[in-house]
Amino acid sequence: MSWLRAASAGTRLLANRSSVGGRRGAMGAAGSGMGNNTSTSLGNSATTPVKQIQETISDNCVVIFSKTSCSYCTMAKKIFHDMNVNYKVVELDMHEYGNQFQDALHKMTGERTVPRIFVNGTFIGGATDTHRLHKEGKLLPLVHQCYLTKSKRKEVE
Ligand SMILES: N[C@@H](CCC(=O)N[C@@H](CS)C(=O)NCC(=O)O)C(=O)O
Ligand code: FES
Repeated sequence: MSWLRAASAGTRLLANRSSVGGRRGAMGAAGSGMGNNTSTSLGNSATTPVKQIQETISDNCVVIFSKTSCSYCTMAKKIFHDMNVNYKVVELDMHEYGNQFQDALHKMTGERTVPRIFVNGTFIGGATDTHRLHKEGKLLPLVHQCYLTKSKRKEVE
């Protein structure tokens, strides 16, 4: 679990609350619980890597599968950091089963490269794709959608 906690150290809270029309706090509350979630079973060999990845991407609005040595990955993290968006990082090169996770990501996304980035449970691409989405103004809405859905789900619970 320690690798995961360390990887989450870069997570931040969504601060751009004004853009959700007065629903102050709703997104912050959802955000604080989600990006810092370290209870994912990634690394638990009892279940398949694909299932563990699916669980991680459904528990966290933004997940970056990364390698510590990769500057493309650093660039992707910076995009979310600069937007004040909480994200979860899985550093594959620090993980015992990193290779298996990379194989699983290959199966799920069609490429084995890093970074592999998921927003709201959906694969959005690598670093250049994410950068393009951000430049087109499409990235933050995807993140907002996730937090709004999650906070609505919380209200019904
Ligand atoms: N255009 C891709 C480039 C991805 C890429 O080429 N990643 C390299 C590292 S920068 C990679 O994954 N190499 C294989 C590996 O590390 O296993 C992106 O922006 O994500
Ligand atoms: S930028 Fe070189 S490994 Fe990603």
